[in-house]
This record gives sequence, structure tokens and C-alpha cells, in this order.
Amino acid sequence: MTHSENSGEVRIDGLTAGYAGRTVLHGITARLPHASVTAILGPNGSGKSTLLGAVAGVVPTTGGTVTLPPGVRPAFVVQRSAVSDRLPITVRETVAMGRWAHRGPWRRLSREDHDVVAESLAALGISDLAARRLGSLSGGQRQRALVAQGLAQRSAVLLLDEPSTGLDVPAREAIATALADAAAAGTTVVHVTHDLDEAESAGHCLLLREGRLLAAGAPAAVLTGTTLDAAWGLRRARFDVD
Ligand SMILES: Nc1ncnc2c1ncn2[C@@H]1O[C@H](COP(=O)(O)OP(=O)(O)OP(=O)(O)O)[C@@H](O)[C@H]1O
Repeated sequence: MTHSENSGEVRIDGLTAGYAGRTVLHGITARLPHASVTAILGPNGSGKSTLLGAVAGVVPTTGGTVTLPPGVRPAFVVQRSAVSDRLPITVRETVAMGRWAHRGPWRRLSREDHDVVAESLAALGISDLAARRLGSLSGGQRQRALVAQGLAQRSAVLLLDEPSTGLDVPAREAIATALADAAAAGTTVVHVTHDLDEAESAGHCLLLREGRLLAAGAPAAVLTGTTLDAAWGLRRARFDVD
């Protein structure tokens, strides 16, 4: 991971990464634009989570570079299934953990920390759930809490792995609005999604197939019949063409 002067975008150049000697990403070069929401799409196993993990710094890279804005430590919201529902913590404590990067876990939260936690809860519409135990929540409520934890980190780069998968429309809309607001405030937001409608409302899209970048750019340019056909064979299912 290297740092250099840039506007806040994330640059990925010739990135190769994988697990235990097995290469999953093969020379990905892409930009994740500043103050925008980027959607990463692709079939199961195409390397979306691996790419996000490599940008987050939790998946080791074997070649190429990820260049973050100077001094930035990305906020990373993992898949809900990766979080134990047995953790004996409340929603407020879960979101407050997002401040640990700033305070360290054993320091008292400052007034500013408390304000950021309250704002993050409000942004996801879960202020009324603050005292509930995380493990007692529905999947959608828990996912909102995890996104709020990501927001509370106030990082310039916010990475989320399938934040909306399996959620109902109000939960999806709450998350989409919170991400759009974060981008409008200058955050580089990147999320993995399987939802083409969600990708269409992003500012930028990356489409992966078998660990390679098939297309990148504005949703209208990436989500065409030709590219979707190449990725999934979906052309006839979604577009009445040919
Ligand atoms: N921790 C791991 N250890 C070993 N191999 C892994 C690990 N995580 C993912 N892989 C492998 O890497 C490849 C890409 O997986 P990845 O999770 O990045 O794909 P994805 O596009 O996010 O898939 P999905 O849509 O199913 O979530 C797959 O073949 C997967 O089996």
C-alpha cells in the first residue's frame, strides 16, 4: 500500500491478489473516484470481496499497488454474516467502536465522539434502537448498525461489502441515502452489490469477471446488454434487444 498526493480518489494499478498461492485478481487497474459512490459488480466468485479487501488492506496483495489518499485508513464494513450475533454489545456501543480508530478502545469517548455516534445512528434511522443488543436485532436492523459504525469512522474512504443484500426496501433505501449523503460530503464510497438497480444509481461502476476488470465507468456505460451478457449471460433477461 502506498500513499501519494491525490484528490481523495483511490488508485488501483496492476493489482494482483489471492489466497494461499491461488491468484484471484489478475492485474486490476481502476480508479475509485472522490466524492462518489462506486458499485463493484460481477458474478459470484469474480473477486469483488477480494478487491474490496485488498483496498481495505486486509487481503494481501501479490503485485501492483493500491494508492489511498494521503494518511487515510479506510473504513471497512464487512458482510453481515461475518459478524457474530453473540456479541453482548448494544447498537450504540457497536457504532461507538467506529471511533476506536480515533480514540483507542480504552479511552473515554469525547463529546465529539458522542455527537458523531448520534449522527451516524440518525443517518441510518436507528436512533431508537441505540440501547438494544446487536444480537437481538433483525438482519436489516443489524446491517444498518454496521453501516452506521462505518460512517462513525469518518474516514475519507468508506468500503462496504454487500451492505444491502437480503434487506427490505426501507432498509435498502436508508443505506443508499446514507451512502449518497456521505459521497456528497466528500467521501469515496465503494460498495459491492448484486443489485443492478442499485448499481444504476451509483456514480461509478466496476464490473468484474473471473478476477479481471470487464468494464469501468458511468453506470450507463458499464451496465449495457453487451457487458452484462459477457459477465452473466443476462442480456435477454434484462434487455429486450436483438
Ligand atoms: N478467505 C479465502 N480463502 C481462500 N479462497 C478464498 C477466500 N475468500 C475468497 N476466496 C476465493 O476467491 C475467489 C473470489 O472470491 P470473492 O469472495 O472475492 O468473490 P465475490 O465476487 O465477492 O463472490 P460472491 O459474489 O460470491 O460474494 C473465489 O474463488 C473464492 O473461493
